[in-house]
Formats: sequence, structure tokens, C-alpha cells
Amino acid sequence: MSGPADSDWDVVVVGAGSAGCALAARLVDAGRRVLVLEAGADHPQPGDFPPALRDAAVLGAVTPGHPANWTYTAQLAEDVSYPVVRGRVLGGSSAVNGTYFVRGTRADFDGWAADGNELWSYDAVLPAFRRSETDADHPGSPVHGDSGPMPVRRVAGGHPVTEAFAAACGELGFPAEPDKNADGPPGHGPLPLNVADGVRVNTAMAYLSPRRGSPLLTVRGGTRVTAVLFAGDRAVGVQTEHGAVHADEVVLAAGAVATPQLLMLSGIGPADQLRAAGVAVRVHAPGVGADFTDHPDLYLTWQPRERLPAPRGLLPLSSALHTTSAGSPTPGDLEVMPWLKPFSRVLLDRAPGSPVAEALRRPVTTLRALRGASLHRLLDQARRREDLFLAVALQQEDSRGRLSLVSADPAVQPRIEHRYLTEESDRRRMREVVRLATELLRTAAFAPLVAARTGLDDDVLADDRELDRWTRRHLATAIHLAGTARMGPDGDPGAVVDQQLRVRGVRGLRVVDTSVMPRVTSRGPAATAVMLGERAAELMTDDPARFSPLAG
Ligand SMILES: Cc1cc2nc3c(=O)[nH]c(=O)nc-3n(C[C@H](O)[C@H](O)[C@H](O)COP(=O)(O)OP(=O)(O)OC[C@H]3O[C@@H](n4cnc5c(N)ncnc54)[C@H](O)[C@@H]3O)c2cc1C
Repeated sequence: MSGPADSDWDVVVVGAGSAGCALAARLVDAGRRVLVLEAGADHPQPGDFPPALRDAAVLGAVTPGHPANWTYTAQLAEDVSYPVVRGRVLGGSSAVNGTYFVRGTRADFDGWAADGNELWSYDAVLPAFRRSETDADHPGSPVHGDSGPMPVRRVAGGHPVTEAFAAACGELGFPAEPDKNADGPPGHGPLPLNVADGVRVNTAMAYLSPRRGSPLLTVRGGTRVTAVLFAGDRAVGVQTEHGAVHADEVVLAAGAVATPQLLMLSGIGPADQLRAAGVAVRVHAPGVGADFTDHPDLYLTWQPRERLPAPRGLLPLSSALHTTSAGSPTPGDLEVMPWLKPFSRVLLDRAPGSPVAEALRRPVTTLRALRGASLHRLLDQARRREDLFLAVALQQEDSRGRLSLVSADPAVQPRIEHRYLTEESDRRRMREVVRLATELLRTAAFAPLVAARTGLDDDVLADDRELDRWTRRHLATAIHLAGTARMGPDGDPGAVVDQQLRVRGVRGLRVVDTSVMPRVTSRGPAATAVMLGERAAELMTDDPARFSPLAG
């Protein structure tokens, strides 16, 4: 807790997550005095992170109620309540996630630009992507970086499931996509991962740790922000649990749930909703929380003929198929991804610090956090915990979700309604991708590994209505929520920020996290969240020359 007096900050960044760390680091590089406030624990150096967060072979901090996450209850559909976790620690969700590090596609970014955000076209954001990474597999490539903070590499074959999956995709005629970050046509191929020597390299390790000695950077963990402070229409700082902090500019980077909540707690949101919650209205902004997007997904389980190798350190993900649904204008709107080890090994590792060990240490917290989950689901997962699975997902939904403020108390979570599969076009595509995954399991390539598909009978698979019902019972979320404070041009009533990411209707306040995405990217958003931080720093300092494309 050292640094200049509170009024001396040029910028206060709220949230040290995927976007916030990248932004803060680049602002420091540009000579700004930056204060980062993070609700979760601070871990200054990579070695300070607990093993459960470092070990990329397990999802060690995703058990509901784990101290390194926020556990929210979301309604995925009308009758589907589901616990949704997000990172609550330095590094944010990048410290707890699956390490799949795939960029959004050219169509995604050019779509944002076509909506009036031309600063975010594919060509405009490519330098920020390059600057963010060191891609060990593609040195010297014009689309990759070779000296940026985030390490990226792909795992070659070597596991029977990876090899069977590639052969099965080939057997069904899908093209290979050897580099999923190279703007090629969608296909099957290895996943870029932000893992180095088995360590999940989060954005705090990559961006903040090397700058900890800088007098321009101060990081305060364990500091929850509860509102933005204003003088007239200018943001002048933030209120924290421990007191007020003042700065010339405020950036909310608290993620797609907490950022819209903070905006609304500060009086910026749909007027009726704010009044009903007892919050004075500063700016009527109907777009806050409205029309968000995410990736609905589910797991198709299968039983292997024999126990497949799962050596210690085996990463759970290695490859994915992206393909385009019948008649879709969005290339690669469907995803199928094999997991190489069962849930029992990904989540229920009994090593010290693992989710199960943690849950056993804190049974009451875990149970309380799980209260949003259906008993049917928990039992189903327990029954199939030794099965392997293909994760299938819809990567560009037509349905839209809604996040709303229900209380002026910052400790009360907003209501999160995904409204997944409300559009028939989404139900149709979900059927298509589930059926595609079953086809993959039936190929000659997979046959030697598969004893049986479990949990989905042929007669259900063949009947659209039955399959819709089954899908609803197994519906999950990839936790890729985006667009709760989206960017857009003048005249777009749903746009909360302009394309410089400045909050409309006030001065001195920006949003830099996945909240600003007009639509969720057609790939997982982690790599794009980091790019958002990089690109926002360019826009805030208005000096792109300062950021050489490959500066580390
Ligand atoms: C379990 C899990 C697995 C995932 N797997 C993948 C994957 O493999 N690939 C992929 O592409 N995407 C994945 N995602 C999604 C991806 O990680 C996120 O979309 C992305 O990291 C979000 O970045 P962000 O900067 O918007 O927010 P975050 O990274 O969530 O950062 C927000 C930060 O703000 C802090 N904060 C919140 N409220 C406050 C407050 N009031 N005061 C102070 N600080 C606050 C939080 O603690 C957090 O550190 C996953 C997400 C989760 C949760």
C-alpha cells in the first residue's frame, strides 16, 4: 500500500482482471500514475499465486464459494438456475479460466466496425493482439507477436483423444485449421493456450509483476469498490470499502457483471430500474445490462473402453472444431471441443489446494454457493464424473440476456438472466451441434476409444422436441458474458460507451472490459479481453507511436 497521495493518481483502474492488468501496465509504460484497485487477493509475483491457480492442468478455483472467485446465481433459461463463477483475485478470470486463448475473428471485429465502431475493425485491433503475446509456435509471423507479455503455444498431438478427434473431423470432411489465431477459415486444429511450463499465466503475472518496481504503479488487493464518485458530471474517483480514492480519470474494468452493477450503483442505468432499487438517477442509460450475449454450451458425455492416459500435468484442452451452421452468416458459429480427462480429474483433484480439498475445508460456504444449482444436475455430474466429454457450444447466439440491479446494496448481486435459446434459430443450431458431436463419436477414428455415448439416447437425438427438452436439462454456460455496457455510435440508444470507451453522459469515466463488446466474440473472449486493455491504452494516451507493435 505504498504510492503517492490519493489525489495524485492520473488513472484509477477498478479490477485487475484480463483487461484491467493489460491497460494498467500500458498506461504505466506511457508515463501515467496508475492505481489498480482489486477486490480479490494480491499476489505480486507469479510464484506467490497458490498452486490451485497456477496449475493449468486443473480448474483449481472454480468450485462455487472458493475464495478466489465470485459465485453468482444466474438464470440460464426460465427454469434453469446455475452457479456462475468469475475470478476474484489479481488476474481476474484469467487466473481461474480454461487457458483457451483464441482471438475473436475478423468477422467479429469487422461486425463491430460496421455497427459504427470503426476503431475496432480487425485491421485496427490486430497490432494490439500482436503486442499482447509471444506466440512460441509462430515466430516472425506477420499476424503474431514475438515479444509480448502473454505466452501462447499449442499442444501437438500425443493424447489418444486429441488424435482421434483430429482424425474424426477429417473423416467427416472438416478442414484443418492449424493456427486458430491466423484469420483463416474455421476448421479443426490445436488450441492456442496461455500456458508456460504447466503454469496458467494470468494477466497479473504477465503484465503487472514485471512493473511492480515502478513508482508509477500501485496495486491494492482486498479493496472492493462500491461506487464512482462525481463532482458535477465529472468522475473524480471511487468509493471503496476502506474510503474514497481520487484520480483524474476512472476506468471500470471489473468485468461484465460487476462493471454494469457499479455503473448502476453510481446512478448510470435504466432510470426505472435504478429508482425501484433506491438509487438516484444520474444518467438514464437504458443499455446498461441490456441485451448481453454469452456462449450457451453443454457436455456430451462418453464412456471410454478403457481408462485413457491422464498423467499428472495433462492439460484438459488441446483442440477444437469450429464450423458454420446451415445457413449462418457467421463463419464458425458452432464449436466442439474434446476434454482429455474426466470432470473428476479436472475439478475433483484431491491434491492440497484443489477444489475438492478446498470444498471439504469449507463445506458450508460451498453448499451455500451451490444453492443455485439443481440437484438433478449435481447428481448427474456425480454419476458421470469418470466419463469423458465433448463440450459443444453456440458461439454467436441470436437470443439476448439481461442483467438488472435489484438492490442499492453493493453486496447483493444483480439479477442475471441469460434467456438462452429463446430464439428458434438458437435451438436449431444447438440441435445441429449436438448431433454433430454424436457423429464425431460414431466415426471410425473414435470407435476404438468409445464404449458408449452416455446420457443421450438415440430416440431423443432423433426427435427435435425431445432433443430441445434434453438440451434444456443439460444446458450450461461457457461464462463468456459480454456486452453489458456496450459501445456504439451517437444515436444508438443502447450504447453505454462510445468507441473510445467513454461512458456517455458523464466525463472522466471509461469502461474497459468485456462489458463493452457489442456482441460476444465467436471464440472464447479471454484473448480479446487482453486486447481490449491494450487497445484502450492506445486510445487513452492518443499516442500509438509509443506502443511499438511488438514492445514487450
Ligand atoms: C471459470 C472460467 C473459465 C473460463 N475459460 C475461458 C477460456 O478458457 N477461454 C476464454 O477465452 N475465456 C474463458 N473464460 C472467460 C474469460 O476468462 C473472461 O471473459 C475474461 O477473462 C473477462 O475479462 P475481464 O477483464 O472482462 O474481467 P475479469 O477478468 O473477470 O476481471 C474483473 C476483475 O475485477 C475485479 N472486481 C470485480 N468487482 C470489483 C469491485 N467492485 N471492486 C474491485 N474489483 C472488482 C474482479 O475480482 C476481477 O479481478 C472463462 C471464465 C471463467 C470464469
